[in-house]
Amino acid sequence: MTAISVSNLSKRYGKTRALDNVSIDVQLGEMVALIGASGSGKSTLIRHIAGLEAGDGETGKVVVLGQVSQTAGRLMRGRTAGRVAVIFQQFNLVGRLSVLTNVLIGNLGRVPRWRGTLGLFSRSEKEKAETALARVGIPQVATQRSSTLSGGQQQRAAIARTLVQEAEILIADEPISALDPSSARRVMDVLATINTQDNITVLVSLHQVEYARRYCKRTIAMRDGRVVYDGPSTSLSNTFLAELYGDASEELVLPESPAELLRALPVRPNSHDPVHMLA
Ligand SMILES: Nc1ncnc2c1ncn2[C@@H]1O[C@H](COP(=O)(O)OP(=O)(O)OP(=O)(O)O)[C@@H](O)[C@H]1O
Repeated sequence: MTAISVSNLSKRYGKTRALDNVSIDVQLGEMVALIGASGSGKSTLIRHIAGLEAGDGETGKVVVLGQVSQTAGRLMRGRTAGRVAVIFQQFNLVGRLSVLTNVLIGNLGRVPRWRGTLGLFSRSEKEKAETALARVGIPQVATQRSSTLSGGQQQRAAIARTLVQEAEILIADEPISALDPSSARRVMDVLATINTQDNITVLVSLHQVEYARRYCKRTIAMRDGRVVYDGPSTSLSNTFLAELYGDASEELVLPESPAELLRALPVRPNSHDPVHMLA
């Protein structure tokens, strides 16, 4: 089954064409990078796939896990509730609550609402959340307030919540753009591991193409609301990017020296490496 299917989707904000007849398909089990310079439409596409916004016109359609989530500018909410998780660059966690409670919130679709709202989770639910935190490499922060976590830890806690939620698709909108290279690598390692070990389909938007090349077999590149490349990440040479983006390509290529780059991007763990070894 196709995990995500977007066809002929367009969206304007005033005079800005944020999405211009976008069509993409992501298959179950894939880990796909969405790259593009600032303003190219990545976040807008993600919001549409996540069912947070409806496109314009009569032609656009989004199908997620076989369910139509929008068609012809009309949203059909709730059809894939719980099966798709979205994490953003920021604002994924409730800062005043403990990390464990934030992860347990992933269970809310499953436990009675009154129990969830009162924070009454069972021992086994708590154990599941603790296991998820261990899998993303941050078991030690379970009792901390979420507001005290580093940016990378916050992203990993949000991924742990996705595991508890048992989501089948994870869409991550620039999860590493505010992080230093080593934290960015840890977050990307965790995404790669949940993709290979848990078979969670991952669509991740990234500013920098190195991470796409390193972690995702396939990259979709956007420019001015259009898909300008969809294919193997290995074909995205810097020369090709320069042709595709002109001056804006500088934004997509890491500025570090080759030595720093090598340090930032060590060999990706194979699918048998337990994630908790990555902390
Ligand atoms: N709610 C909105 N109202 C008006 N314009 C918007 C809105 N959302 C997005 N846009 C515009 O649509 C275009 C695409 O924006 P989008 O945020 O999708 O780009 P992006 O590729 O995610 O950029 P970045 O990498 O900077 O996050 C931009 O020109 C942006 O200013």
